[in-house]
Amino acid sequence: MSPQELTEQIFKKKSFLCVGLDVDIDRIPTYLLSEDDPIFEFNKAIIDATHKFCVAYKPNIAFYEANGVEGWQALEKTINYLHHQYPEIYTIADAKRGDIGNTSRMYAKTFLQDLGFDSVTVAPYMGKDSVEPFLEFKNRQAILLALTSNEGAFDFQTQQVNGEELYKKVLKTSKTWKNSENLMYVVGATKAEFLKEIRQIIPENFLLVPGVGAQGGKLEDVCKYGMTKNVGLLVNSSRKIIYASESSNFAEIAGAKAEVLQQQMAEELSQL
Ligand SMILES: O=c1ccn([C@@H]2O[C@H](COP(=O)(O)O)[C@@H](O)[C@H]2O)c(=O)[nH]1
Repeated sequence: MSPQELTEQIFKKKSFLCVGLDVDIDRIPTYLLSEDDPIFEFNKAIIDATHKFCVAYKPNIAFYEANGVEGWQALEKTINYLHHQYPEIYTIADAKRGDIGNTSRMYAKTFLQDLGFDSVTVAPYMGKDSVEPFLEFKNRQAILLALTSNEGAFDFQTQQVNGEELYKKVLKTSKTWKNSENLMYVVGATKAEFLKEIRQIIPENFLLVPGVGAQGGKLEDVCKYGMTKNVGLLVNSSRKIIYASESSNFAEIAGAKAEVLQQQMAEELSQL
């Protein structure tokens, strides 16, 4: 999907919500464990209940890999279900990959071609030749970690390197890479006060913003400093939505949680 098409979906649904599918087998309702594929059944129920209120889903690949072959099969079934039932939805493989060029090429093939995700998260630490293989696909994006939501972001990302914070160097340097129009960036909602300066460097690019909800980030602050005239935001919430209830109506409750966020987003969009 192109950024323009994603923007159209955002205005149509009055939402820039991304629902995170971080499915921990120990946290899903126990009655699902007797199903052939509990992870997929959980995802299917969550997707059916929340799709009206969001424009994107973000399976975090760690939660699938942790279940071996069965986890990977659940991931494949989930992305195929989204492609067939809800083709208008934007999909993000939160895999945080990046390696020497020929290895990155394999990661890019797996997520952007074979599984057909719209985008994949990528770590910038290994530089240009580790990221460019992800940028070669038409209407697919690499979402580069810029300023992450965790406390450890202050260990390296905000440290000064030759008079400038490292995350700013990541933003500026990545703009010079081949096919950089296919870049989006991760900025944590817990770092909303940094968004003003980030927008001076990348005024147009989409930002994936995790950290609203369970990590304490505030939607209002993200919008105040990070929203552009074309919105330019995908705000993710995972645990607060998908684990809102452990009862048999977990999906309905997840839908209600997603709707609350969607309503707040509609309010923010009305002020554009
Ligand atoms: O800086 C980052 C980058 C990625 N994440 C991921 O987003 C979700 C957040 O989940 P919540 O339950 O809404 O806190 C999760 O998959 C993280 O791995 C992030 O939080 N921060």
